[in-house]
Amino acid sequence: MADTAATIDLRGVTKRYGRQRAVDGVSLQLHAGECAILAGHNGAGKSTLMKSILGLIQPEEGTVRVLGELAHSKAAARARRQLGYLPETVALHPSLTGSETLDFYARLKSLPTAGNRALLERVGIADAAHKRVGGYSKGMRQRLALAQALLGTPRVLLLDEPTTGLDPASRLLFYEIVGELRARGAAILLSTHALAELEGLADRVFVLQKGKKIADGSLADLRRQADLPVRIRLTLAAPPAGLPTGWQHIGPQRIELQCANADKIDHLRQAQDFAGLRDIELEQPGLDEMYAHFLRREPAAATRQEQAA
Ligand SMILES: Nc1ncnc2c1ncn2[C@@H]1O[C@H](COP(=O)(O)OP(=O)(O)OP(=O)(O)O)[C@@H](O)[C@H]1O
Repeated sequence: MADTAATIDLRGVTKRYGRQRAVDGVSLQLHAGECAILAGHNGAGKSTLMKSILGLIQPEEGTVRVLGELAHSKAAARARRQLGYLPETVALHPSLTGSETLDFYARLKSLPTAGNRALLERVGIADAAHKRVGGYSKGMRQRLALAQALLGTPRVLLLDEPTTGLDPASRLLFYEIVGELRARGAAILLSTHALAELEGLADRVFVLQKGKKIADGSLADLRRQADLPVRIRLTLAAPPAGLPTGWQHIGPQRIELQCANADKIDHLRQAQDFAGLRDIELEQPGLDEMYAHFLRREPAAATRQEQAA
């Protein structure tokens, strides 16, 4: 059954290229106001999944609904107007100016062009609005491409590796804009390899491996599922004479303990008994570590299934 409340709703989607399953039986739901990361190695199926949401490719199996409509149906035409897409490779015409480019895309979407100047200002390229795109830097082209995706304040945003090759200032601006759209209620699906940067922005994470979804949840859910050790680090006034079991030196006055998440409160209490305690740091596993964990886990599970068969 379709989740009628979901803005993006995929059920059992499979897309094949020849014998290869680029997307393999994927179900996922994304709701208004949620920002989700789509993670996976090169060739995992991220772009194919996005193209199926856009209705650009039709899966052999399963259903894709966007804003309640089947993605490749005629009825989805109206829904598509409320959808912004930033492709992995941005092809902009070099002889058009930034302003002309944006006007062109606005007309394609049957949108007024009145707000385009403000949009160019928001992405920080208003000064170059009347310069030809052929003379833009990679970052400026990416900002213009983002402006194109933001036309008409979309309810669904699909961003395919949007920050690749951007400098830190452009990345920050980018994340700020994505945060604003999320706050306005857009559903955002963002494929990226820069996982650590998005920890503060992502409500959900989907991990794809060889076309299959191998993890799906909030950061807290994935942290619980992965159950990776947390690190407790202490800074002491002087090097300790001896260390209790499990603790190790990581500097002259710094020591570390790795422990299960469930035991951390007990260890934090004990840590307060160290003589000359100056500082306590608690480091939770990051998204990069969790991603690596889920990918490591899968081949093992596949081998077990093969052995059992
Ligand atoms: N048009 C196509 N024809 C044949 N095979 C394709 C086509 N598009 C994608 N594939 C294959 O499907 C698989 C998934 O590709 P896809 O581009 O979706 O991966 P991705 O996760 O987006 O990768 P990347 O991170 O490198 O962009 C790959 O093995 C790719 O070679």
